[in-house]
Formats: sequence, structure tokens, C-alpha cells
Amino acid sequence: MRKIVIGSRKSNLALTQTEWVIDQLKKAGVPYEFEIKKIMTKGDKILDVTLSKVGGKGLFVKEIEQEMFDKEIDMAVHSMKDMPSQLPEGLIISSIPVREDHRDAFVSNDNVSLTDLPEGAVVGTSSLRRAAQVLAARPDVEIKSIRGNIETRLRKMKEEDYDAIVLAAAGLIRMGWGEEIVTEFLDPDLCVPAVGQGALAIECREDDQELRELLQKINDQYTAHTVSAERTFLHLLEGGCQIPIAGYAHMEKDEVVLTALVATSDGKTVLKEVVKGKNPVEVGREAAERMKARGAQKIVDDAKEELDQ
Ligand SMILES: NCc1[nH]cc(CCC(=O)O)c1CC(=O)O
Repeated sequence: MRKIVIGSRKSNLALTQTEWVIDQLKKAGVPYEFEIKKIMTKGDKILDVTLSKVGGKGLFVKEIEQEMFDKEIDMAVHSMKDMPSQLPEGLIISSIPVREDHRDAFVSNDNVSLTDLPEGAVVGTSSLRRAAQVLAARPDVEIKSIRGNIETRLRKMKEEDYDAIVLAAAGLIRMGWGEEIVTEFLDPDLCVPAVGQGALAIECREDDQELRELLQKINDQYTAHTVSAERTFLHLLEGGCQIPIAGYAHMEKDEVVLTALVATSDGKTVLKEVVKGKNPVEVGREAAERMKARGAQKIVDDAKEELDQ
């Protein structure tokens, strides 16, 4: 019997996600043994610098991909959000399981909503995308960077001078803390989620046909279809996860509906497009084209330039 070695970051969230995938595979009747190998990534090591400043792309996946090439591991479970829009030659996303909650969660010390926060309140986030949209809704609040895994960010909110933080609902829910601590889930109308937020990407070697077939058992059509529209949009604007770009797609009957956003990190310029269509790649492309026609490429390039300084 083949034993499948799965690479995972060592954070509790990453391990929980990996265990969830093993569980799904077992439920789907995959007759293999599984072992988890914990791998430290650059993104886990650098905690003192804003992620965008150390080159967001692939920060959480590179070391893991190397172990896949070296055959130290057979596959890896990643947060889709952390995946660069193009994979290295020889590796593929072989399966996209059903998506967890796509929204951002607003968690505040006094359990007050974003709308009801006192003037000048301090909101913790290191995501330019979240900062831009929080500022667009509440230009008077102060955004303060906050880094670390979910547990660290929740602790820092209590111990340091943050009034609230914004983080992915999916992470909290997967850890079992959703209902308990979330003040409000931010609807995509108010805060468009990161491309792929809440979804997982299972990556393996392109030539591992046996494993690819097995992983197909837990592929979710709806998630794969909608995420494909989101990622096409992201890819065509060449934005990493730390540039204020957002995209969320859902289905309405047989059509993909993509809400796409490009903003400046101060939230003063916000471009939004809603594109519908049957073909997810076409929908993603149309959204990128409409954005470019409105000058989005300049916003993206300026954001990148700022990061390079
Ligand atoms: N940026 C890091 C990261 N990558 C995936 C998640 C959470 C799970 C997900 O979005 O699927 C997080 C934490 C966060 O954004 O709060």
C-alpha cells in the first residue's frame, strides 16, 4: 500500500487544513496511508516585516514545492490565497476541495461593528486589500500593521492598542472559533475578499498520475469554476496577494458572477466591476480588461513600486 506524504506549513491552521483534506480523502474511500511532514517556509520565518515588503509572491509555498520536486513529499495542501498565479513547471493544482467561508471577519475588542467603531479607532491588518476597503468605509480610522498567525493576531489585539482586527473568516471557522469571537462577517459588498480566500489548493507533481486521479475525488466543481474566474483576473493584472486587488465569484444559475476590485491602499480610489458569463476564464479576462481600461494597471504598478522602495 502506498503511503502518501503531505507537506504542510506548521501553523495550527495549515495543519488543521491538511488534516481536513486527509479526512475528506478517507471519506471518499482513498485506500492509502497518510503522513504529514511539517515544513517551515520563508513566510513563517519573517514575522517582523510587512509581508508585502519581502515579496509576497510564493512566500508560503516555495520551500514546500522544492520538497515536492525532491520527492521528499508527494503533495501539499495550501491556502489558495497564498498560491502565486502561475506554478513552476512540473507541478499542478490537482484538486480544489469545497470552499469554506469566503468572507473577511471583523473582530473587535468591545464587539462593536465597523460602522459603530469610535472615530479614530485603530484597526489591525497587514493586508493592503483589507486596509483599502476598511478606509473606504471608514476614512477616519487608523490602520496599524499586525503580523503573525491567527492566534498571535488575536492575542495582539487584546494586549496591544488595537480596537479591532480583520482576518479571514475561513481560518477562524476551520479552527473552530468562528461564531464565538467574530463581531461581524464583512459582506463582499463592503469588503471584497482576496482571490481564492477560503479555498484550498492541493498541489502535486504533474507526472504523478495515480495520485492526481485520487485527488480528483475531492475536487469541487463549483469552487474550481469560481476560483478560476478570480485567479484569471488576478493573473492578468499581475497582482500578488499584498496589492489592493480583490476578487470573489459565485454562481447564479449557470453563470459565473465575478466581483473584482482594484484600489489604492489609502482607500481613496476604489475601482469595482461586476462581470457575468458562462466561461470563468472569459469572465476573469473581461474584468481585467475593464479594470485596465479604467487605469487599474497604473494603480497596481504604483503599489508595486512602493513595495520595492
Ligand atoms: N495571508 C495568510 C493567510 N492565508 C490564508 C489565510 C486564511 C485562510 C484562507 O483565506 O483561506 C490567511 C490568514 C488571513 O488572511 O487572515
